[in-house]
Parts: sequence; structure tokens; C-alpha cells
Amino acid sequence: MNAFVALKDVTHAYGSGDGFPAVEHLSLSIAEGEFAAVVGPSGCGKSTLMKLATGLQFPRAGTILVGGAPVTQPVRIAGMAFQNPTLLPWRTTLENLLLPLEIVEPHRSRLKRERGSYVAKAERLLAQVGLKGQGGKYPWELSGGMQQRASLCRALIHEPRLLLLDEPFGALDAFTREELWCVIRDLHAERRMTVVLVTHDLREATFLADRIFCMSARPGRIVAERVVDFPRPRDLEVTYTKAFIDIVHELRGHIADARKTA
Ligand SMILES: Nc1ncnc2c1ncn2[C@@H]1O[C@H](COP(=O)(O)OP(=O)(O)OP(=O)(O)O)[C@@H](O)[C@H]1O
Repeated sequence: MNAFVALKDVTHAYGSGDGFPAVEHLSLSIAEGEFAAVVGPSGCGKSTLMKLATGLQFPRAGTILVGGAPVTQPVRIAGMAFQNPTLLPWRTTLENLLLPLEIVEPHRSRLKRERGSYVAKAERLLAQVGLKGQGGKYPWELSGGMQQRASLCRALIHEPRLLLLDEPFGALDAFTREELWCVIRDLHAERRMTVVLVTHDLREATFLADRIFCMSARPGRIVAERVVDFPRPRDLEVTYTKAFIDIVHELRGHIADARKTA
């Protein structure tokens, strides 16, 4: 497999913490365009893995490559969305979407001259996630689900080759969650970016991912890797099939074992 994200024997401990590693001997490999999910017991180091893969933290030992290059600084080709949408309340939704473009080159130098085309791009993205015409609203005028859709758009506006999603649907009700699974499924199908999704929801991982990594309890490392080969595009109906439920049970077993050995 030609790896787009590769972590090899990575160990990391937080300097200001208790010195006990958050992840240890962690290795994984994700191909370009693949949709990967990471599941594991609470506190096992899933968010740490995301921070390491994007250059927000640097490991004590081991190597990390993204797009074939060692990670030595924050990774520019990455976009991120988290559980809390973190939209700036004093900016409209559209202005929130444009924020990464004010920071990331080459967009930063082009934004003033080409604002019209960037705004058109942001509006197209909003329409794609079901927020057509909502760009003028402030985040506090949007529901939680709408804010999360906007947050996804913001993560994608600079067309990242790598999208990191850390529990992005965690705070939403079951129906909105499933709607957003379909939104992210369609965005991935269209753009073919590499996605890493951290989630506690095993159905979510199984519905969306091509490959699921299960982590041990802290210090986290990969204890199981499961390929999910349901054909795409996947419909929500697949979540009611025996094959799907079997995978969810299998993953639950891995996590139960990981919790026991904690
Ligand atoms: N900035 C920090 N300083 C010190 N320790 C930290 C820091 N961030 C995380 N940790 C510790 O590292 C371990 C892994 O944390 P991390 O947030 O990566 O886990 P997680 O699997 O994402 O957790 P959860 O599933 O609860 O969201 C935890 O024990 C946590 O307390």
C-alpha cells in the first residue's frame, strides 16, 4: 500500500503532564484517498494521534510521514473539524468559512484580489452540505447540526488533501448524525481526500470507513485493524444488515478487551 499517512513506532508523552506516554509504539498506515476511522477506549490517545499527524505535537520517538514528507511543522494540506464547531460568533457563517483562507498560503495573498470567486466557492460548499443561502447568518442563529455542517465546510474550503475529524458528530442527535454521515460520505466520494475520523460510535466508523483502527487503552497503540469492504456508495440501509452488525460486534469486542487490560 502506498501510504499517505504513516506513523511508525511512535511514542509521545505530554511535557506538562505526568510523563506517562499517551501513545506508545503506535504504527499505522493509511493510503491516499482512503477513509480511515480510529476507535478505542476513552483517553487512549485518539486525539493525540490526530495532533501528531497534523504537526500540532511532535513525538518523543518514531517517525510520522504525511504525503511522503516527515511532519516537522503544522501540516498545511490538512483540514480539521472537532466535536464543538468552534465558529467565531462575531463572524457570519460565510466569514467563518473564509477564515482559513486568511491564514493559509497561497489563498492568503489571493483573497483580496479574488474574493468574489472564493465567496462563490464557499457558497457552493454551503449548498452542498444543505446550507444554501445561510452564509449571512451568525453561528448562534444556526442549530448544532447546521453549525457542524458549516464547520465541515470551513475544514474543506482550502481543499485539503487530508481531512481530520475528531468526534465531529458527537454532540448531535441520532437523526442529524446520520444525515451528516451521508454529507461526509458524499464529500469524500466527490473529492477523494484522505480522511481520518476519530469516533466512539462504532456504527459511524463502520458506515463511513474503508479501514478501522482499534486502539489499546493508554498508552495507545493499534491492537486491531479491520477493512470494511461494503461497496460504495453506501446507503443507510446497510447499517441494518447482518454483515454490518457483525463488524460492529467485532469492534465492540476489541474495545472491551482493551478496557479490561487497562
Ligand atoms: N495537553 C495535555 N497535557 C497532558 N496530558 C494530556 C494532554 N492532552 C491529553 N493528555 C492525556 O493523554 C492521554 C490521551 O489523551 P487523548 O485526548 O489523546 O485521548 P482520547 O482517546 O482522544 O480521549 P477521549 O476518547 O476521552 O476523547 C489522556 O490520558 C490525557 O489525559
